Amino acid sequence: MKIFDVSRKLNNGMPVWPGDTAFQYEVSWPMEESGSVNVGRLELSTHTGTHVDAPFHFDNEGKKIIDLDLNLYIGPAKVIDVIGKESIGAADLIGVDLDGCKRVLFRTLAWENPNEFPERIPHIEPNLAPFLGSKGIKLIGLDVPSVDPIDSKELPAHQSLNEHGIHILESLMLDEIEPGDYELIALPLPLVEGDGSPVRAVLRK
Ligand SMILES: Nc1ccccc1C(=O)C[C@H](N)C(=O)O
Ligand SMILES: [Zn+2]
Ligand SMILES: [Zn+2]
Repeated sequence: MKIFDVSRKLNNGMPVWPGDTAFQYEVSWPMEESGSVNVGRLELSTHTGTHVDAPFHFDNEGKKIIDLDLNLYIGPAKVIDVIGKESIGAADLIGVDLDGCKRVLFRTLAWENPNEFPERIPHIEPNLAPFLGSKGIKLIGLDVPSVDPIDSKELPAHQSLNEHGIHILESLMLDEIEPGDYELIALPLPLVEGDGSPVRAVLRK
């Protein structure tokens, strides 16, 4: 079966949220020292690369990663083109058949240079979460690092998606993906205290 990797690569020097922990991998216990194996050590933010947000990220009372239903992150997903838009709202979904669809992935292509953190990204309009919620959508994914503007402090889109029962998958890599219907698999790590978790996100045709 054809499988598309829609995850951003994790490597030293990769772009991270401004001011957040830099990603670092090192072989901390090399074969010469351990006598048998190379063992690595990771330092990273929970919002590194392609990742999911737990509601606890923006709500002290919200669910943590371990509490999230894994069914959210496995199953049919629709990739929708919203290229060149300033923002994404209900109007962008006119004519899109969302019947029976629980997961939508927006392909903005707004993150132009994958080696640098984007300065401007399209954001989610206030009417999107109520609209998607009324259609039964449970997961929204995007190819940019946030559903709110980068400098937002109130995070209104995070809050309103959460209020409508919609979970968030950020920083996908959808450059090579044709719009249409796929199966998504993007499981978070079993982080008991997690506010977010990197995922290996794939699409299958
Ligand atoms: N890592 C951060 C550090 C400071 C302020 C925001 C973030 C974020 O991660 C926000 C983004 N909307 C996110 O959920 O990934
Ligand atoms: Zn995040
Ligand atoms: Zn977020």
